[in-house]
Amino acid sequence: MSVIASILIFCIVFILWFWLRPRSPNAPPCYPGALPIIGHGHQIFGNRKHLWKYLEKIFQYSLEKGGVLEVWLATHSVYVITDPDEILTVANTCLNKAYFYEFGKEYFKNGLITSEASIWRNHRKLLDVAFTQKVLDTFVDEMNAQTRVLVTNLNVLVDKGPFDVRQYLINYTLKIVSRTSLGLEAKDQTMIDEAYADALEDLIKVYCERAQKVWLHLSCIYDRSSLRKKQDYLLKIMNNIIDAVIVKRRSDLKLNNNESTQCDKAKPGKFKPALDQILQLVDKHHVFNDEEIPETLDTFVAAALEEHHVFNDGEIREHLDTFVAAAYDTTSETLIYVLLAIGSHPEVQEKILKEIQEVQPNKNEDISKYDLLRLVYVEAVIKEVLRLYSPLPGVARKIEKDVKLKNYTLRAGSTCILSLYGVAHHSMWGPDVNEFKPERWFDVANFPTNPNAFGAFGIGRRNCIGKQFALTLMKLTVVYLVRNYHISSDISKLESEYDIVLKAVSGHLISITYRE
Ligand code: HEM
Repeated sequence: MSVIASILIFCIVFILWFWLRPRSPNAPPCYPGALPIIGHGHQIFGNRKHLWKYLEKIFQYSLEKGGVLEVWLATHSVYVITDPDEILTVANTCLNKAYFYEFGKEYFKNGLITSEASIWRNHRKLLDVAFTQKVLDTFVDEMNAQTRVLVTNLNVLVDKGPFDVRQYLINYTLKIVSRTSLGLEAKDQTMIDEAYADALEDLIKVYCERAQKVWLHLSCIYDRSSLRKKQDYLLKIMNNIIDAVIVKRRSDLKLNNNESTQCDKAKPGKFKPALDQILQLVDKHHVFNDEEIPETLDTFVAAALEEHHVFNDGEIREHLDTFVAAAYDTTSETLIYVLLAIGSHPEVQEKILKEIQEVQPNKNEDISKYDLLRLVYVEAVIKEVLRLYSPLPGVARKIEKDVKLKNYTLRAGSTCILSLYGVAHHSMWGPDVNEFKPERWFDVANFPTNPNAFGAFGIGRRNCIGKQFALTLMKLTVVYLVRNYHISSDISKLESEYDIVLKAVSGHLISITYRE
């Protein structure tokens, strides 16, 4: 009895000390409403719509308070930063991700999103070479082909009134990403479209639910929960699919004497999927070992050999899983916001059409890599959507050593949310910050001078590796959809929910009719 009483007294004294101790003069302002023991934990309960509304409020409050704010998850301190310069400082000094990325580590392991900084540095250098403009240019024909398929699929919905466009865009982006990453052939695609995509979507929901239920952050409780059982079941489905793809691709490459079937240099327009590049890298390393690297080797392979590192099978899967997961949801959700925005702004749609007709007057022609460079208004529209609707509104880092900012010090052992939404809604964008105005991207006199003003793809060294891939794909999609259809929508009815990626709940508010 006396032991229990002592523990109780100790807890009460600790809590009183914790809540009554004077705050450091270098601590940033605290968000209102914290309670003893649980901090702000009670405020995040609710569905994912509530979660987004709550995050939006915190980001706004941080903006009002000058760009740095503190909230408490129980006794754990979480800083919320909306100032672009302070974000850059944290992003480049704290390269390790926040503890809740660990939730996704069972699946993505050392893929770029979840890897420790020490592993990330080498792998990122190696993989960057697979995302150069030169490599991306080889994907443009495949993207054109798949975008034509999207238009064919959407034709049945013409004149049928508002429909939910999400599944069409998910299948479309997933197909392009898995073709260019995994080299999947059409006949194998259905397992990705159906089993993998469904499992991945459910898995992300599992991670969100765990993030929201603070007690499930403790592994000892989570490991005994039904959510953990669900996670294991989904991981098994997804691992089996990707492992089978790698085994098949490796044997196809061997049969073709190590020449990628998607890539035949004599035939323009063919491409080499990332998986083939990585498998060949492993194979060529085996052949050449550490001897001098022949000049004819691909840059990707050569870069890896110079680094004296090749990926093992596990790492290959982790990187591919990460590419697919990081790419399809972000890109398809951004496209939904693009359609909602241009569907609600017919004048913007007309300007897009005019630009397309100037760049490529023949409606039946493919869009080339040169055309893409000239589609500057289309790019401004996409960037404005990324700014205003921030599909990835925040990323988070672990503060391992005290970090000095301009006015505050972030304490070691805490977590920091870098609010990309906050940067996009910062007053540097001007009094019309909350308006959809693609023209602002050409208004040199009033455009923010801060180099990190546009942070939708992340700020600092650990930014998005797929930025150009995503922009290319989204530009092509907008061209094909606008040259074929009048798109209408009503963005005033927009509601969003937070699933790590921000999702438009009203994905069904799009209608299309044919253009003359
Ligand atoms: C509109 C589409 C996209 C948006 C808004 C977006 C946004 C972002 C952001 C904000 C980050 C930083 C995440 C963090 O620090 O936790 C990131 C990282 C990443 N993204 Fe994207 N992304 C998009 C598309 C893509 C695509 C198409 C790919 C792959 C083909 C991709 C692959 C990745 C990877 C691998 C990382 C981790 C990079 C690293 O840590 O080195 N993303 N993305």
